[in-house]
Amino acid sequence: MATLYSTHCRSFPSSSSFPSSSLSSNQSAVTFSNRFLAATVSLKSQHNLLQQVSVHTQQHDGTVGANVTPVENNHSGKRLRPELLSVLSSMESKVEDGAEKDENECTVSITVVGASGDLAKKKIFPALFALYYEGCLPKHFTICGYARSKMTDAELRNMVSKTLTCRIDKRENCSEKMDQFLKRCFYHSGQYDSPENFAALDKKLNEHEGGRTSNRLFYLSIPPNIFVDAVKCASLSASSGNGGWTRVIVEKPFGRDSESSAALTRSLKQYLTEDQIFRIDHYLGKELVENLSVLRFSNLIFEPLWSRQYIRNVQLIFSEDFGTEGRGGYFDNYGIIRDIMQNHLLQILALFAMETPVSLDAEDIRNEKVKVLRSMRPIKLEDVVLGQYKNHTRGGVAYPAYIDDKTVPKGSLTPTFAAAALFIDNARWDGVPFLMKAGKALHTKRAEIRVQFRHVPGNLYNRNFGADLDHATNELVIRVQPDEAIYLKINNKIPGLGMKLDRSNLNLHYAARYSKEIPDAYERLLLDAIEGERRLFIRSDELDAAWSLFTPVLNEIEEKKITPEYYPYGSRGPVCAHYLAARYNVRWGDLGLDVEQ
Ligand SMILES: NC(=O)C1=CN([C@@H]2O[C@H](COP(=O)(O)OP(=O)(O)OC[C@H]3O[C@@H](n4cnc5c(N)ncnc54)[C@H](OP(=O)(O)O)[C@@H]3O)[C@@H](O)[C@H]2O)C=CC1
Ligand SMILES: O=C1O[C@H](COP(=O)(O)O)[C@@H](O)[C@H](O)[C@H]1O
Repeated sequence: MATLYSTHCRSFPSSSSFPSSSLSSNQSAVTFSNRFLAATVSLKSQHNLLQQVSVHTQQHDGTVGANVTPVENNHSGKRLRPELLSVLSSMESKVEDGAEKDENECTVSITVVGASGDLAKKKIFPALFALYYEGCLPKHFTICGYARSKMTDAELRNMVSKTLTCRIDKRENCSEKMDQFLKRCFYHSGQYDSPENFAALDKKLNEHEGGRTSNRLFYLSIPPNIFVDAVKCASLSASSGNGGWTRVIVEKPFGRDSESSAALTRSLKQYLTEDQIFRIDHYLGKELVENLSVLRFSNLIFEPLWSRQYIRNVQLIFSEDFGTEGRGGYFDNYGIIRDIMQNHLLQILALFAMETPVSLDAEDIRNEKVKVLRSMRPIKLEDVVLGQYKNHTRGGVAYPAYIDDKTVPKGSLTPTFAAAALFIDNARWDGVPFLMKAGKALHTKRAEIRVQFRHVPGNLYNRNFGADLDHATNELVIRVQPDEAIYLKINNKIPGLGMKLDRSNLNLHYAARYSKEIPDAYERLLLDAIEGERRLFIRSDELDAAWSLFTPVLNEIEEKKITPEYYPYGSRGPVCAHYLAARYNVRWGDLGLDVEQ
């Protein structure tokens, strides 16, 4: 039995839920119902084919160690993806029965492994509730918390209820919905390395699933040293046993360098196929990161400018106005480069700089991301600035130093700030500096992409700006958070009889433009994992490429015990970051007076 979910909350089905490879590229932008029809027509024409093909739907995406047939050929000689086969076979059953029987015959069980922890409480349960509230979860679903802590179902519900919120724009029936949601949440206590405990979980899930085809999603919200134990037990003792899929969402960190990341991947692949592993980078689930490709590829005005010909530099900036605060134990083993740059900022860079993918299919997009990552020049130590926050008193309030965190070893050199210059050695980006900057305990909380364009050659209006040409160039700012916005700085005549120019913003301010609240990144990603959409998850070769880029410089930093520049808590970070930018003739865009507040 194939498993297809129409989740009612997306007008665009996921690319892997529908056979995009059977549609032409302009068809891929049609509405849900059109795509459904197109797929159904395609289904009828391929009906005979389906009868000949041996479709192991469950193995393609599910049971561990099953005999997988990765792709099949259709009569036109074109390779048919497994997802296509599963969707077609699902649709076939719908056409024959004339009914949406999947909804009643299938169920999804989501097990949050590490349910007692910070991330589960802060992000995962609230995101699951938001999906439920929006009607995005399938009709039959069960949510199960799993951890070592002893808790009853009622205690889990009580814990979870404290962090659930309703959408600001839709408060009606909130408490009723919460009650309904909480009734679907259960708890099971067990060790992460106990096959018996996972077998007991399996039994409990079976009871809730009531004999339906079970699809199982495990969210590993636990420290990385127990990932493999949990995956082993989940896959061997609690994966779907009756034809549904089994998927595992893995949280970062995915290792701490090329070697440990490859070892983790190898270990996970002892129990799971690559298709079952959903490596999450929650920045990919953020609305404006998701919009990056829309901006580039659906507006004629941007893509032609998207190259070294017109772009002078690109800046990827992350800052937080708080320190490690209790997470120092984890953080000290990783540092800001691994915590933010190697994943979140690099992922944004890859989406920003990749070539146009063949389609919106997950593999096409991830292929392009891998290509651009592999075109990047190894990072040189002299192109990296490191910082660590020190204590600072402001307005009578004393802010601690990083090393004041009790979970941080004394004398730690771990950077809480880093800036780096990266380069992509391909035809599009040759010579364009991509500057990254990430830091904790800075003056503001912000994540943004800044694209600074070149000067207008022979600009007639240069003198109207005075000497500083930096003030005459266009800059596109994509503010990922907070207060999402996209704005373009342009030069404009100040109204009046004279000829004076100033810089103004063409501003798409999300709060003003859209009344709908922006979903949290975890909502999008959880829904994608349920739907089998892999576009926003990291493939293992992407991960390898990302680590290859950073591992040599990380090793060098650690071998040479580079001392970071100490910056006061709440400041703008190390001064050396400006020297780094200046070396490439760049001025950080977030420092000027014209930063939009
Ligand atoms: N918190 C955050 O904001 C973010 C977290 N992450 C990642 O998500 C995952 C979960 O994070 P978070 O919730 O903060 O983690 P926690 O430290 O809160 O751990 C989650 C649960 O795992 C169990 N646990 C903790 N330490 C151990 C241990 N040494 N051995 C066995 N079990 C342990 C505990 O449950 P019990 O004792 O009940 O078994 C705990 O409640 C991690 O991989 C983290 O790196 C990623 C991004 C942000
Ligand atoms: O992955 C991480 O992200 C958070 C920042 O996420 P955001 O969505 O709140 O911007 C960061 O604080 C944490 O150190 C890091 O592990």
